[in-house]
Amino acid sequence: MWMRSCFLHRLVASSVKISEAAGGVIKDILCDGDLKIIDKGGSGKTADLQTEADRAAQYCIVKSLHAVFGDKITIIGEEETTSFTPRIEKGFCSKVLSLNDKCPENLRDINPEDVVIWVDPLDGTVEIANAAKKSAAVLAQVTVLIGIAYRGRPIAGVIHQPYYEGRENGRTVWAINGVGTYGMDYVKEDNKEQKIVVTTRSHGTSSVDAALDALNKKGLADTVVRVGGAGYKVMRILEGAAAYVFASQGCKKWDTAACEAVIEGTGGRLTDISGRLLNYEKGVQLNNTGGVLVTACWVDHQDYLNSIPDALKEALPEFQAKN
Ligand SMILES: Nc1ncnc2c1ncn2[C@@H]1O[C@H](COP(=O)(O)O)[C@@H](OP(=O)(O)O)[C@H]1O
Ligand SMILES: [Mg+2]
Repeated sequence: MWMRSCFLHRLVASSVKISEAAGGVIKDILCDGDLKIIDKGGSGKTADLQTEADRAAQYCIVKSLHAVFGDKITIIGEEETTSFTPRIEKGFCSKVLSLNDKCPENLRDINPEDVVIWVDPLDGTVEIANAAKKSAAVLAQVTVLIGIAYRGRPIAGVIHQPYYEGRENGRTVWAINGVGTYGMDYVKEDNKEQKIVVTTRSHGTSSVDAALDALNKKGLADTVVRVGGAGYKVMRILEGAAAYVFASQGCKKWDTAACEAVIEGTGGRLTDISGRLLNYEKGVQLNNTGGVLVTACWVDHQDYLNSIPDALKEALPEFQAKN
């Protein structure tokens, strides 16, 4: 079936399987216990940690994509690789291939040279690196993110959550523009009781809090839940939260590419906190310097944009001057 499918459906079908293989690599290393943590040097006072699981999962993803699609494909990933023996995954998800006929006309014949694959092999690193006890609640925040951009915009994405309710293979949500978001039943309507907003647990700043306060006063953030990882926060939106608000810098393109495709596939939106679309071309600035705002399909994105104070928006420009 894979031979009859277009490049995009093959790429997503393969990325689903590869994300699950990377999730297996992460689990193997976490079981082993030695995370070999290093600090890559984060912005401000916060650390930017990397573990052996991040490196091994990155290696698995890059080597597997090269094995299936050749090494000319452009992959931009968060981590360096490792000496860890890579697990190569060459399978395809049959559900993705079975929906090949739904692929929109304009995405059927895309040139692989115009595609950039954004990889975050282990989103939520700080949460597992710092947790004294790796409880189910901590492990659930780990996701593997593979985002597919075409001519600078996300057209497909995969979020794999290796630890989910004790399921051996966790769960995997994937999306293709115009085809939809698959892998879980997402919440499509306001629960009418309260608006939950998810935000960072470990990269908080005064501007993050100021944005949340402003939203709270407008009735757009009744409850704030602080959890790790961009991928996990988007999963929480699919499960009923209204929005993910991060009015600060530090989140990168590999954190948002898959998230954007998945949320757009549900009818939700992802922009920076000023409403600007993010650019995912090769060679772009990696940092989402304008912050991140993600809203559920049942939420008015513009209401959230309007309620974030202008001073915060001005402090988070689209581009960062290079030193
Ligand atoms: N100040 C900062 N420095 C480094 N990374 C940051 C950051 N703020 C956000 N991020 C990155 O954005 C992602 C989501 O952040 P958070 O969980 O705090 O909401 C995390 O990805 P990783 O977990 O893959 O590193 C995190 O590292
Ligand atoms: Mg990340």
